[in-house]
Amino acid sequence: MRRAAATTGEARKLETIPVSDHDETTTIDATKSDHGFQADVARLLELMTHSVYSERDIFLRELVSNAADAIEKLRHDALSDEALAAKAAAPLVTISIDKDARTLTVADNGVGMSREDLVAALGTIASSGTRAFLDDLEKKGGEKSASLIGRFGIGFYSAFMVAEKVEVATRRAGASDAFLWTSDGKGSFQISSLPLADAPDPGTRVTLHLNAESDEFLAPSRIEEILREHSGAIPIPIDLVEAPGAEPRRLTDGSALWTRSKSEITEKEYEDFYQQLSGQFDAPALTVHWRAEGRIEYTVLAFAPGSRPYDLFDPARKSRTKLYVRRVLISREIDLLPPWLRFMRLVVDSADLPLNVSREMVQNNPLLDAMRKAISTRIVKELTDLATKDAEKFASLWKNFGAVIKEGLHEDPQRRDEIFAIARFSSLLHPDGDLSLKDYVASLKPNQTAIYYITGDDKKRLAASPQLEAFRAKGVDVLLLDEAVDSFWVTSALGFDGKPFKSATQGKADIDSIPTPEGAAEPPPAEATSEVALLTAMMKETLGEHVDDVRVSTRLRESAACLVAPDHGFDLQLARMLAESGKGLLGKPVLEINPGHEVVVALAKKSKADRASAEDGFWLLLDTARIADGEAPLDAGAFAKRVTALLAKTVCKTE
Ligand SMILES: Nc1ncnc2c1ncn2[C@@H]1O[C@H](COP(=O)(O)OP(=O)(O)OP(=O)(O)O)[C@@H](O)[C@H]1O
Repeated sequence: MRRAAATTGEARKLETIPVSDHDETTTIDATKSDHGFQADVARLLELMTHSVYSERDIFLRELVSNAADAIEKLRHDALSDEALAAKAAAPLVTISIDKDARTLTVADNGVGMSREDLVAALGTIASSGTRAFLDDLEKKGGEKSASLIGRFGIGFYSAFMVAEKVEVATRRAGASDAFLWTSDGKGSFQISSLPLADAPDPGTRVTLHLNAESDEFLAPSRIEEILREHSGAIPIPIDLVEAPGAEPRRLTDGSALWTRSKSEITEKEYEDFYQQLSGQFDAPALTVHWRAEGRIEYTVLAFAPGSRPYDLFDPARKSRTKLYVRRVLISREIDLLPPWLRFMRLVVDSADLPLNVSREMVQNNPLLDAMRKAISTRIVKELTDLATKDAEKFASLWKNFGAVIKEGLHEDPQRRDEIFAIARFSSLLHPDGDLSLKDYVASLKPNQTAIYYITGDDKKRLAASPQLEAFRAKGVDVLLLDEAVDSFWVTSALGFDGKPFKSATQGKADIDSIPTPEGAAEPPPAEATSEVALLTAMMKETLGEHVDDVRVSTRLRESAACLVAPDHGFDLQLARMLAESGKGLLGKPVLEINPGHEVVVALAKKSKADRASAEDGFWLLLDTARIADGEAPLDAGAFAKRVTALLAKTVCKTE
């Protein structure tokens, strides 16, 4: 792709050349070019300009954060380019107000942008955050836009919430040309060359021509208030120029928060920093700040967010740590933590990594590997401390991130015991989700040798499962595992505190030796009658294609039948999940019938006398057991006919 020649001022030859693959109609006049916004940007701008959002002041946070990013990029580039070192020596963001012109300007002496950068960065949406925001918005409908805007870093385009026109004057570090990007946010933007004398050297100056509703942003006190609230933790100094020609006033000195001593930092400062780092507006659930000394020295400032980040379940499962080497940002998204700690937001600053380390080398550096391990260990320790010292706070953290942390049970066997120590569960007897395994084991019933669980996707349905009737009657607790990850770790974890995990829906229930408390529902007869034994054989013959076996149950009390997994192989829920994702064949379940249930007793009698007429009952028992498990009947039409026939008999009988 050809670049437009550097130009300065008066009219020159018209040249028409494409500048961008995403917009084939885009053309450049060597002085000025007109570009249509990418469709996603147009969607976003439409939203911005029509937003009646009360927290419009986030636009300033976004612009200041872009300015700081640009400065950090220049600092990084200067490491390998001496010519840039002088330009990067005095980083500064300057905010200027011109009341008469009704403009607010955010200027930085960062890396700046070339013409191509401008087209790509300020005409399209590159950031996954912004795209996720739009997708979410589309899913949830426009009326929710206000609250959603608050949740996402919406970037540069948020300027159009307060401005009727935006100008970006910019010069890329090391370049000998400069450009002016202009737009009123209504579908297109223009780029023209800018005389070098009018451009930052290098850097970017974003000028907002404020709209009629945005007078408040012409008041220095308001700007100062917003900056203190949102940008106090930016590691770059920020000046405010209250009026044209006024002396700049320093608002923040840009000293990196993590380099200061813990005792000097207020909770509010930590919170501001966290918000800046995470792009979230909540308060962190956990803040950990430490300095590691010894073979490798580094400082870590780590936060567990107060709510779920939008990309928590992104398939890439990457953690995003900002890595500094002696305060120079080396990587903003280094994957430093295991996937199951990816929800943590971290800044790591090390004096021991080489400054000129490339981002790729960073991924394979042995020092960094040691740091990775030590940092994970410390974070797990802090999570454990929180779980012991502040159960309520930990409960909310677990609610947000427990499903992610539990991935570690399957993937990181070495940390399994540590994760078990903090894991919290819902169970039959603790539906609120605050049960620890330690407490489960402490309240085992006499003769109970296993930790029982049931997996599925709906906690309420799990709690009401017929398979748990005997457990309920005997007061034996069962973990209700309703997250996809649960089906996996229960198969790989050997147990906790010497007690194996055992599915309550697989194999024969082995809780017969656990005593039934007085007044509990009667257990079914220990020995099935010969009629019931014959029934199971007949049922197996009729239903054989769909069941592995039909047998007499000891786990049922009120229900007539239920499905369980055969003794060997996968539990039903995991088998279903594997089959759905094409990774396995769904095996046949075992149908258990309750020999004490009146329907089973009657059916046993009937089938002996007239098997053909009893067969509808066999199918109904199987289908109702499937329904109780959240599955559809085998043949919905046949099921409906059988139920209607049954209903007809009952209704006719009562009339
Ligand atoms: N002051 C600036 N200096 C240099 N480049 C900038 C500046 N402001 C914006 N940009 C460029 O424009 C791009 C888009 O900015 P925008 O704020 O919309 O998104 P982002 O910062 O990449 O992501 P997000 O704000 O969603 O975290 C940036 O990635 C950067 O390349």
